[in-house]
Amino acid sequence: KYSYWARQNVPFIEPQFPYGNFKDGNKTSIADLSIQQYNAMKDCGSFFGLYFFLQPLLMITDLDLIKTIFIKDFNYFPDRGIYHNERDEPLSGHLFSIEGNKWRSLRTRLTPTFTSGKMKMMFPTLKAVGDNFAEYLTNMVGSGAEIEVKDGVARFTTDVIGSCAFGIECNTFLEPKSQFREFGIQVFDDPLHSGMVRMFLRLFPELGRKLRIKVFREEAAKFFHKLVADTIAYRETNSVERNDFMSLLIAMKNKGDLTLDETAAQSFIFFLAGFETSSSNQTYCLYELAFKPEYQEKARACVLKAMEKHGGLTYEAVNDMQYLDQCINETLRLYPSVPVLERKTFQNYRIPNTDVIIPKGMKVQIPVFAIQRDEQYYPNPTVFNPDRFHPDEMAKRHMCTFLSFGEGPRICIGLRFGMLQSRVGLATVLSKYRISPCSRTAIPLEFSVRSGVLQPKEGLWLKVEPL
Ligand code: HEM
Repeated sequence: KYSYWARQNVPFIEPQFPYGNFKDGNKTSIADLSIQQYNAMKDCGSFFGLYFFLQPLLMITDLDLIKTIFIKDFNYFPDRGIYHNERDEPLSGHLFSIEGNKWRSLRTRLTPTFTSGKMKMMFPTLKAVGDNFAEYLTNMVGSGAEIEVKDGVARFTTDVIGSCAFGIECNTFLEPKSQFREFGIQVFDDPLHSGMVRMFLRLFPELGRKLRIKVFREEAAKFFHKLVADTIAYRETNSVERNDFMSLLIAMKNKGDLTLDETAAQSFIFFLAGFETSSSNQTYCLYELAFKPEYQEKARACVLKAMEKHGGLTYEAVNDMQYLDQCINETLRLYPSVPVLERKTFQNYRIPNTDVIIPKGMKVQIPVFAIQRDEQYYPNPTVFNPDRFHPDEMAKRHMCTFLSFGEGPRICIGLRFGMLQSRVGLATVLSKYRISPCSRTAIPLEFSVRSGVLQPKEGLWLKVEPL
């Protein structure tokens, strides 16, 4: 098995039985592991071979080839190959995991849910949660205090997504132990399966489905499914209209475009995909700005100027904060939520200008974290510098040097909403408070090894003072 890449004449990293190149997978985060692999091999050509246990996979390092895989030859790489089991667990049949024509059709139907018009419509909900966040900070901070910002920001994003995706007012600032938040945290921090079972499902998804293995804990799945069913029933009985994802999904269900199970699965993925990503982005951004007072002042000045121009924290104001967007993008560069993107090959694919064929079913990996920290593209790559995302600087770089939202037809569908959420959360903090490191601030930041997304290992403490 381990002679596969040598036989294909493809450079590879020497594997170790039985882990292949993922021996340290339970001690090292995916981000750190991928950057070690990338740095060891990036000068060996446009791609190199790896083994996940006994399974060969290919890591792509050349930006043009990455672009081809994501966009031009998308038909060869339409799926992620993530384990899901719709028959036994309808909640796992969401947009992120489903494949083929089913994905294509659902993506087309869901895309109108995320237009800028729809974002504007949902803005008042975001703003109201932002106001709760500001009030919470005022109570917590007083005349200055050390606070765990990851927790505060997570409450903000939970409430936003809870409200927009499920239509429930789960004020977690007042009720931190709400079931909604507990189950949300559980899905990320306390997955149903051990690392061994997750490895098995990754290697043998068909067998996993035959054995009827599910992805989520029974009680969490039941909770979210019931929540959606109850919300739909309540809204239909009481003719409730709200400006949120849920009402858009209900309208699709009533047109016959979605079943109840599919509606529940989509609101569930909006919650999962929208809560952790945006919350980590804001946390990391505050962390970086705490260490860089000059950038913090510039970001604050940009926020206050836009608020003054547009009469407060309005939709127009948050869309007129270019420097804040630069800070958000620079944070996404340093801390992409998904450090390695994957695609599964749908049919045999000959890599352009080579004799190498990627066989049907093999996975290719795109090392987003490593590319975004490669000094060839970003000089002094570990230094936070929002000027890199000035439009003039961005225009000079290859489009695949920034892949924090993915690329091509499977790019993040919630990009606009994620950005909006980060802008509102950060503008709320920066417009009222000054942040700085304190004795409990982790230096350097370490990443969780348990999570598939790039989460800080521990809580993140910062000193927060009113302006
Ligand atoms: C800062 C915030 C966010 C980041 C960094 C982020 C990142 C990503 C990434 C990297 C992907 C994979 C793209 C690929 O494979 O090419 C993705 C997919 C996805 N995201 Fe996001 N996301 C964010 C916010 C959101 C929000 C707010 C929602 C929903 C409300 C959302 C829903 C989804 C869905 C449904 C997919 C799967 C799309 C598909 O396969 O068609 N994301 N996201």
